Amino acid sequence: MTHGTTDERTAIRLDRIRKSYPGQTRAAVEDLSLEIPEGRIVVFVGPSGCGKTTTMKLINRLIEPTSGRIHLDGTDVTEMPAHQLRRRIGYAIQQTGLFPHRTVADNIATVPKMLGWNKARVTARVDELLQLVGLEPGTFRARYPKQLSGGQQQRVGVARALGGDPQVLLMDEPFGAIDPLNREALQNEFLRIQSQVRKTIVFVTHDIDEAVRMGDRIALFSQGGRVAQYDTPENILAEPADGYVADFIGAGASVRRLSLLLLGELAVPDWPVIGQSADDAEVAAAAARCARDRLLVLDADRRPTSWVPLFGPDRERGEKLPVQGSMGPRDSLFDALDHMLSTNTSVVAVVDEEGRHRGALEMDSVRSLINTAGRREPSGPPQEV
Ligand SMILES: Nc1ncnc2c1ncn2[C@@H]1O[C@H](COP(=O)(O)OP(=O)(O)OP(=O)(O)O)[C@@H](O)[C@H]1O
Repeated sequence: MTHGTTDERTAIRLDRIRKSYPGQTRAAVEDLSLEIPEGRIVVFVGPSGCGKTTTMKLINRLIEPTSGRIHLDGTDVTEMPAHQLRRRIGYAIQQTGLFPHRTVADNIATVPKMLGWNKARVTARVDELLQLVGLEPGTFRARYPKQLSGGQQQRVGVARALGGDPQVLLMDEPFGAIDPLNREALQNEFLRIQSQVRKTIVFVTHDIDEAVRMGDRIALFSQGGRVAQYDTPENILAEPADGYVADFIGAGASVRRLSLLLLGELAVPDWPVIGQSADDAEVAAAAARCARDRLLVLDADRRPTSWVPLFGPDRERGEKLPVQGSMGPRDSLFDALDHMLSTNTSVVAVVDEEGRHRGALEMDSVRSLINTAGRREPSGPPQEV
């Protein structure tokens, strides 16, 4: 079965690929057919030894398939000289693989120099890439890898992989050695870069959270390079294809799914509001019409400022309660829940891109949004941050 995509252009097509290493009783990749869409991030995820790295190395022919064909942009590249192919494909790996005795600039310049670019063009490209990955060229150009933090080295690794402006970027556990906090920052940074460069990216990880965060699409591998499910993160979490996938994504799947449900894409319930200058009579009239335990106060620009409690001790004290931060369109249901729990409030205001009132969420409405959020089609827009 080909694990394909719907209406997108296919950048890479693996056609019945098999790879047996010498002396292996079972092939590392038995019979894999897979289409990778252009300009998206496809994440290979799965347990150790299931053939993720082998598949990735087959794409840029660091290793040769035992049988099967590989197509890049519709052209069969299985017989193309490997060095020619690799210029079109950037490669970034864990531990960065930077040359220790070369400066940051020299490392990033590797492919541009190989391509025969002149000095001025190479220098301009190095600086452009350093800027792109958030490293100030003046500070970092002349440093050596050991003079950088792990995260900075990883950024240089990404910059180097992008050096010759390849169509395709292969990334093998690029953030594997980074601590969780910096790792999340690097992931976000990388998604920001991708929203600018729009490369076709194959990203290997064994971490399902990283796969969900990074992937436009996830290929979940099982032993022998089999793809157990190839789908959007949303669909894999919501509808695992079988018991193997369900086990791999584990018990945290519903929580992970929450983080994919963005408020901007959901129907947020309205909430009764009053203006900032409302007097007691207006508040009383609004309260009489209101089935909630509080009214939301908006300023003249319709931005939420505070809550007026209608019941309980807060009401008796006659105090307004501060809004304590509202949720925007790019916040997720997970963020909304987290906010409620960490601020110990039962309701959170939701605003639009400009910070204006959209509605509000309570636990009950979060629950019903989770239940009604349907499947999303795999052909959704590329992930942006
Ligand atoms: N050079 C090699 N020679 C022989 N066997 C190999 C070689 N490289 C990988 N293998 C075997 O092929 C299988 C697939 O390995 P591969 O590295 O592709 O898995 P992986 O999914 O990337 O694993 P991990 O997450 O541990 O990196 C494993 O059984 C591995 O032992």
